[in-house]
Amino acid sequence: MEARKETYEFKTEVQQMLHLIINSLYSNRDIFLRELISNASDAIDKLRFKAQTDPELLGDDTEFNIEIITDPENRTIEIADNGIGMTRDEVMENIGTIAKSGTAAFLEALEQAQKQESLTPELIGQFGVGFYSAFIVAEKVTLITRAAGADKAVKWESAGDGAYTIEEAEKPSRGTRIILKLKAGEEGDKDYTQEWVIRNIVKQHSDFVSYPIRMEVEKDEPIPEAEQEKDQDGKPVGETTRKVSATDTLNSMKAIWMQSKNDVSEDEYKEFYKHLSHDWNDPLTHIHLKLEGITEYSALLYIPASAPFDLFFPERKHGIQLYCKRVFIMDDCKELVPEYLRFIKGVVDAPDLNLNVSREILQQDLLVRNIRKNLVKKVLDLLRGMSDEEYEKFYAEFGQVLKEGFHSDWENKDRLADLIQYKTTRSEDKFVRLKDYVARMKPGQEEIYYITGDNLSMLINSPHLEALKAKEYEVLLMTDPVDEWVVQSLTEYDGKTLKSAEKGDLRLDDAADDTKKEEYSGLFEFIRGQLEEKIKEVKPSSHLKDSVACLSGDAHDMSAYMEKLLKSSGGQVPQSKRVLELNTGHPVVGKINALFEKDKENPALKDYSHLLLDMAIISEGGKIDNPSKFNRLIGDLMSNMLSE
Ligand SMILES: Nc1ncnc2c1ncn2[C@@H]1O[C@H](COP(=O)(O)OP(=O)(O)OP(=O)(O)O)[C@@H](O)[C@H]1O
Repeated sequence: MEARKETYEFKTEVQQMLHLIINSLYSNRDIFLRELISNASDAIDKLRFKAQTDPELLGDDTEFNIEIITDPENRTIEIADNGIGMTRDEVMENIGTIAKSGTAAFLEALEQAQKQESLTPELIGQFGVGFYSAFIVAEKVTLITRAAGADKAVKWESAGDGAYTIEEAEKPSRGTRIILKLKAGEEGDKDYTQEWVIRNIVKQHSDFVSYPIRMEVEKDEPIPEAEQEKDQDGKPVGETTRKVSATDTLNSMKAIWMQSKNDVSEDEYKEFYKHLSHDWNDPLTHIHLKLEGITEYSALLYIPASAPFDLFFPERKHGIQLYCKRVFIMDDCKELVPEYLRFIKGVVDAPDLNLNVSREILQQDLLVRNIRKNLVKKVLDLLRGMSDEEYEKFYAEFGQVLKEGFHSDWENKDRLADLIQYKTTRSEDKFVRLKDYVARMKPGQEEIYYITGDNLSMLINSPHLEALKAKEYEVLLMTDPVDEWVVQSLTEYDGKTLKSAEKGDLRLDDAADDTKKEEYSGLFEFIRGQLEEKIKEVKPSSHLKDSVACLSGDAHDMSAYMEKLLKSSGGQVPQSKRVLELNTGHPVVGKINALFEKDKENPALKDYSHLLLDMAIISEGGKIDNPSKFNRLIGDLMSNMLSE
């Protein structure tokens, strides 16, 4: 490694981040300490995990701790740990850049919010500012770190002004020291070099960190008898105690997940969540479980109040930490909750787990599989038991993710079905759960109707729903891409079939459909011939009441929305022809039929065939092949009508 001091520019996203932090988090300054302590605790966790397979890494430095050292004269505060440390490359990667995908888009949104003066600490806190929060209080940050197993240390330094330096350094043992040169501060600001200030912040935000957070403090010590000054009567003169310096542990290290619910306060639950999640906001709710018996475990799980910006990025971390009898085993434990519950944060402590368990065997571990099964059930029950108000909040943030469960968790399909909700044609912008839908089905209605698409107002006005609306049958309006997968696996609820309002025959009026089919068979065959490339069938519509035409598919065909989704994701979409449905109750269809019966060669019939198809495409928000021809034909028709 080079001994030289090198200067680097921060990546743009780091500069943006620092700018946002420094300018918007001044009134939340205290949290810098929580963030740095959390990082220190994570670094020790990582080392312990690695040491399970490589015990040499620990050497004789086996007493893990986090140290806080203040220097009021020089106005510095240092947070030091004997965790995993970082190599030079790791420092460059972790501290000079923000590696999370989606960062640029998120920061852009934050900047916009700042311009509109709507940037709240909650918004930026959602991103997890972590290490960079040091710059809220510091005018200069120095990081000296030595990776476990390495013999050289690295020093990183920055004044948060766009650049940082990096050079080789001395450090006698493994771990990381972060030294903050505090800003001058304003009148009345807290002084972070004062013992009581640090004590209070640690107590409030980091009490349950599982390693001792130590600080040199001044204590009163009784002066030994022999050293005391005494008067003639043997009574002490002056002070009987003196100030001495001693190391004190500031946190209680309570593993709150192992405690009984009654012994944990609401505030403690909230603070523990913030420590775990690096989220600044309070969680929406939590669940604290203790299961005894064959599958024994304790768990403290949280549902965040808002979705993290990277919820849909595949490489994002899961939020569950695994412990065994209070000993940290691993974080990011994907095996304990399925993908569709990836928003959950928390701790699971399984006392019977093999301490040397690796990620690879975790998946097959029967105990882990049982815990997972049980946790899923508990979480879904928690969701079901939420008040309507709380559930609305949850659903707005995580409903989309929850629905992914239909695809992957066959076993809990029924539980999930009780949790999904949709706006409907009759719900006036409110969400309706399936059980409420079923409860208010009309007499004679046997199926649950739904329609999928990306636009609520277009769906609600879709011509496909006209016949259903006339019968006052409610239709679920599904606007999430994931809903296409929901309806593929959820084919039934409470004994009622889920039926697409867009595809297949609705069979609302069977007898009438059959007589119309015969009456119009000649014309429909003619139109099919004209539109052969696009249409596989022309038939009397079971969907339409007021409109003239719409497109539909057979019950097993792909929906128009699914086709659109696949196309937009670049997938290969098999060319499927649609069915053109015509409203035989509409006068225009009757008139075209009369024209056809009179003169099958009439050239207008060809134009009308194309026009009918274009009208159907437009009504579902699609693009027609030849808009200028459509324009001309409509123009001709209008002019004929106006000249009559
Ligand atoms: N004390 C430390 N010891 C070792 N590595 C550290 C330490 N502090 C930070 N790091 C490394 O720097 C990375 C970035 O830290 P930062 O606090 O910015 O984000 P994070 O902790 O990964 O995420 P977030 O705070 O958003 O949850 C960490 O992931 C870790 O790899």
